[in-house]
This record gives sequence, structure tokens and C-alpha cells, in this order.
Amino acid sequence: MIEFHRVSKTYRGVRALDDVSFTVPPGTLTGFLGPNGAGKSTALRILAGLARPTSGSATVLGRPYAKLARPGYEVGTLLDAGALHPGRTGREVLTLGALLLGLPRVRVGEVLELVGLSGKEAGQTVGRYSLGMRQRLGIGHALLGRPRALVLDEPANGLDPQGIRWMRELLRGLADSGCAVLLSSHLLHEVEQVADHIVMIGRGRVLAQGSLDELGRGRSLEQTFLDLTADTDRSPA
Ligand SMILES: Nc1ncnc2c1ncn2[C@@H]1O[C@H](COP(=O)(O)OP(=O)(O)OP(=O)(O)O)[C@@H](O)[C@H]1O
Repeated sequence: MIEFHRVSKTYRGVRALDDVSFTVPPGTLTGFLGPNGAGKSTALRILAGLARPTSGSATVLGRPYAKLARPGYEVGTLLDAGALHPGRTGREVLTLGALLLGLPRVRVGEVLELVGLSGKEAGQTVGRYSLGMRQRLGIGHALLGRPRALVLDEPANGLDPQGIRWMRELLRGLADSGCAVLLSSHLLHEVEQVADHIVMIGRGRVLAQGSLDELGRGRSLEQTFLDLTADTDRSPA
């Protein structure tokens, strides 16, 4: 279970998040949508312990990230695939992650297979990877410990159509096997195909949340998004 409870965040007078509350129960996939600057990354960074809320709490399995006993087994995060060290090979990135979690090395091979990186690709440095390959590696890194919650910021960036379909099936399968998945994306059509629940934010506030049916009432997700965000410009109040 992922839970945001009345989370607000102010950066030097800029209100990036304003009283945001929603939950992602186990076994479900929530699409987190909003225009540029709406506050999505800020919310996910708070959840992953990379920023502190000004007020409210964001928890995974009932605890803030910093208080998780075994974070790598409890929540997997991919917030910025560009942050992987360019000088390490894909295999090294995963091996370091596995060592940190006390996992056997065999898990590295399993994860490489899961994310579709070949042995040859795993031996290349990340600096030579395409954005799509970095996303696959980043998702693999997040999945090393078979976490019970997964938080992904724009994971489809850079993936080709096959890659997007692969990711959709992977995330749906993880949710169906009990994982709580929270996914931010600008690809409304993709989210529409994979999510069971949607949270839309604009200018730091939750504009709407619910199932696709509840939100759309016969309209496409894109139309609902455009209608709801029409009067929210890029910057928060
Ligand atoms: N470290 C920071 N310092 C100051 N302001 C920040 C910081 N991080 C984010 N902001 C501001 O908070 C607001 C929300 O930004 P955030 O990156 O969370 O939005 P987003 O929905 O992820 O946008 P995008 O879709 O463009 O990635 C923006 O106005 C942004 O400028």
C-alpha cells in the first residue's frame, strides 16, 4: 500500500503540492497524471525519501521511506533513468544493487532477462545505452528485491512501441501479482490501457481521482485530462 496523506510541499514560496491525498492499494496500478509542473515528480520524490514534505505524510506499507526496515524489498523506485552512472556496465549496476540487498548474483541474470537486456548489452557501459535501454535497466534495478510497491516516474520515456507494450505487460503482471504500482506518465493512451485507477493533479492539487469509468463517464482519458487541466497553467499558485 502506498499512501499520501494531506501532503503539501513549498519550495521558497512556491507551493508545489497542496494537500494531496490518495492511496494505491496492493494489486492495483495507479496512473499519476498532470501537466508539466503540476507536482508529480515532487510527490514521487517525497515518497522515495528524496524530499521532505512541508506537511502531511507519504508512506509505503505504513511507513515513510526513511523508516522502512528493508527498503529495497519494500519499494522499488525509478525516478530518473539518466541518473545511472555512465561509466558502469548494466551488469555492474545490477550487481551492486544485488550486493546491497544481500541477493545472490543469480538474481542479476534473472532481472536482465526480465527487462530484455541481452548479455552483450549488459556488458556495455550505461553511457553507451539508448534512453530506452536505460529505462529497462532502471526498471530492473527497481525490481531486484521483488518489492511490494513500485514507483515509476515516466518509465515509458524513450521506449519504442515494442518496449512500451513490454512495459505495459510487465507492470500489469506485477500489479496482478499483488504489487502496488504508482506510475507517472504523459502518455495518456498508455495509461488508459494499463491503469485501474487514475489520480490527476494540476498546480499541486488533486483535480480528480477514481477508476477510468468514474473519471471518464464515456469520455476518453485525454478529453477528461484536457477538460480538467484547462485552467491550470504550468506553474503552481
Ligand atoms: N527543487 C526545487 N526547487 C524549487 N522549485 C521546485 C523544485 N522542484 C520542483 N519545483 C517546482 O515545483 C513545481 C512542481 O514541479 P514538479 O517537477 O514536481 O512537476 P511535474 O508534474 O513532475 O512536472 P513535469 O511533468 O514537467 O516533470 C514546479 O513549479 C517546479 O518548478
